[in-house]
Amino acid sequence: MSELSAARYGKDNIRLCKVHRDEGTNIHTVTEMTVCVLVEGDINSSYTRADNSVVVATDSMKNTVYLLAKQYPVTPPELFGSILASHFIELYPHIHVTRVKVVTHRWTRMTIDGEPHPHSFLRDGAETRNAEVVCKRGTGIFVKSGIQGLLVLKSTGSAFYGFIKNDYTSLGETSDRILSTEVDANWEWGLFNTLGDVERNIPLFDMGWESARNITLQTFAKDNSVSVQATMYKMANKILEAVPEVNNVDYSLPNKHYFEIDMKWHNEVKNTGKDAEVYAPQSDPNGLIKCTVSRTKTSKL
Ligand SMILES: O=c1[nH]c(=O)c2[nH]c(=O)[nH]c2[nH]1
Repeated sequence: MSELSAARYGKDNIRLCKVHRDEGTNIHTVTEMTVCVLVEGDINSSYTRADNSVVVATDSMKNTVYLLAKQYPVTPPELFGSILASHFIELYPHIHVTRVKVVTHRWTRMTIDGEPHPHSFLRDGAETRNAEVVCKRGTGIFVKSGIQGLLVLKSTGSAFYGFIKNDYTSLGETSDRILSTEVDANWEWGLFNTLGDVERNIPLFDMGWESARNITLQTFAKDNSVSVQATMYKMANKILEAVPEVNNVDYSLPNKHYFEIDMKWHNEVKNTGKDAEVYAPQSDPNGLIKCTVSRTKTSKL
C-alpha cells in the first residue's frame, strides 16, 4: 500500500525584467528577477487519478507572473512575492498554499562623467536580494528575506586557534589568516495576516535589507575574528538588535580557504607566517558553517 504524502508543483526559473520610466525626469530603473511559484492544495487527484481538472497549468503560472509584474510594483521583492502568492490563493479556491521565491539580480546604475546615468547599468557582482513568501489560506503570509552570493575577503584580522587536537589533526594554529566567504544570509519576519499588512510595512523590507547587508559587511571587516562561527553569531545578533520586526536570522558561510605556500625549498624563500604574500586559493573542499539565531521571547508574566 502507498499514499501520496506530499504534493506541490509550479514554474521555476521564470525570468523577467521590468523597466520603470520616470516621466518627469526620464530616469529609468531596471529590475531583473528570477521567480519560482509552487502551489499546494486539493491537487492529489492529478497525481493519483490522472485528473487534470484540478491543474492550473504551469504555463498559466508563468503568464500570471508576467501580468502581475505589469500591473503591480515588483519592488521590494517581499511585496511582489506577497502579491503573487496571495493571487493564487484568492483566484483558485482549491489552492491552499503558495510558495514564491523571488531572486533579484543586480543592475547598478553607471556613473558616467561623474554623474549617475539615467538609463545605463552594470552587473557589479553575483550577489542577489531574495524574498521567499509562503501564503497559507486562513493563516497569513510568511516572509523571509535574504542575500546570497555576496563574496567577501579580508587579508588580516582573522585567527583560528584553540581547536581540538588529536591524531586526526594536521592544521596548525594561526593568529593571522585570510578569511573569505560567500554570504548567504536570511532573516524571517513575523507573520503578516493579510496582503494589506505587507503593504503597510513596505519600508521595512528595504530597511531590513540595508541593515542586514551593512551589518554583515561592517562586522566582517571590523571583527577581530577568532572563527567563522563567532563572527557570524555576532552578525546575526546585530541584525536582531537593529530590526525588531525580525524573529530569526540564519547564515550559511563557506570558509573559502587560502593556503600559504611554503617556498623554503627554493633558496630558503620565506613565504609563510608573517612573510606570507603568495597564497593558493582553494576551490574545494571548503568549510561550511551555518547557524540560526532566534529572538528569545521574553515572558510577560
Ligand atoms: O573559522 C573556522 N572555523 C572552523 O570550524 C574551522 N575548521 C578549520 O579547519 N578551519 C576553521 N575555521
